[in-house]
Amino acid sequence: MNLLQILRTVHNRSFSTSYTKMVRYLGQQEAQSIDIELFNEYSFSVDQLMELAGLSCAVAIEKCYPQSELGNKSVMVCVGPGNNGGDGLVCARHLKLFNYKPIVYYPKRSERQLYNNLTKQCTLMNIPVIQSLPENSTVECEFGLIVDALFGFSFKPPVREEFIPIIKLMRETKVPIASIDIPSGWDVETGPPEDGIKPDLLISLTAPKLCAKLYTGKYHYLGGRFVPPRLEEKYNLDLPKYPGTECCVSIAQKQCAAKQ
Ligand SMILES: NC(=O)C1=CN([C@@H]2O[C@H](COP(=O)(O)OP(=O)(O)OC[C@H]3O[C@@H](n4cnc5c(N)ncnc54)[C@H](O)[C@@H]3O)[C@@H](O)[C@H]2O)[C@@H](O)CC1
Ligand SMILES: [K+]
Repeated sequence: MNLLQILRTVHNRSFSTSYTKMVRYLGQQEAQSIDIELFNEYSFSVDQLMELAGLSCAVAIEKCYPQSELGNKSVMVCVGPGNNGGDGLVCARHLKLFNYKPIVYYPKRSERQLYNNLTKQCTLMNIPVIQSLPENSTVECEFGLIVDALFGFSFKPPVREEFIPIIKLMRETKVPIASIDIPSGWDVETGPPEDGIKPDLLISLTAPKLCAKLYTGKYHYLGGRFVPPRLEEKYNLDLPKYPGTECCVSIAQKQCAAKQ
């Protein structure tokens, strides 16, 4: 770890001390219930929430891996078939606006209009969208960060055949990984399989899920600042106070004591 990284880690920890309460971890069913309630009861649309979620991921990434530190290296954004993948497409677009060089790896494209739109927006912003997986050696050479947007809270293990190569690559690479909501391949509640990926940054959305208790990476952020107070109260989320107008907040592992 270089001096800059040490300072950033210390900063993140002290920052979270001032702003973090006891966050509650959600089980899979509960995360899905909150999701449904946001859409049905509060009438949010998927793309509204996805935009805020993806933006908060890009901002958290910028805090932990500033573009200047990646130099000429690109960011590989791995996009899955569901809404977690949608967050990844939005994140890629915002990273580009933040002057990163994102490349989207999107092996199984959805035909839904929302995803076509998000993909088109990336393409029109000169973000390459590729379907075949680069070699591990190419990834090590060309990428300074991998964004894992393959699976979120609806994932059911084990990983299906077609995604095994990308999970294997993420497990073996030395390139740091930023996972959106759930480290892909982890059980949402019980956490990593024996050979699970080990992200350096986890950006939990809405509220951390139970698997995050077993997360031991460098940085843990909470994003998705869209939860209406009445919903927060109903589910006793005890969300940390987001500082000022920030769309994400650092949460320290030890302060996320389970309160179920
Ligand atoms: N209200 C919320 O909480 C919000 C959630 N959002 C995102 O939405 C995510 C949840 O999205 P979804 O419910 O669409 O689901 P996911 O994106 O978690 O995954 C569903 C997709 O993964 C596939 N899949 C599941 N298990 C698999 C396996 N073992 N192997 C291979 N493929 C598998 C499914 O077939 C489906 O296509 C969250 O984690 C978060 O990232 C955000 O977009 C916005 C707001
Ligand atoms: K993920």
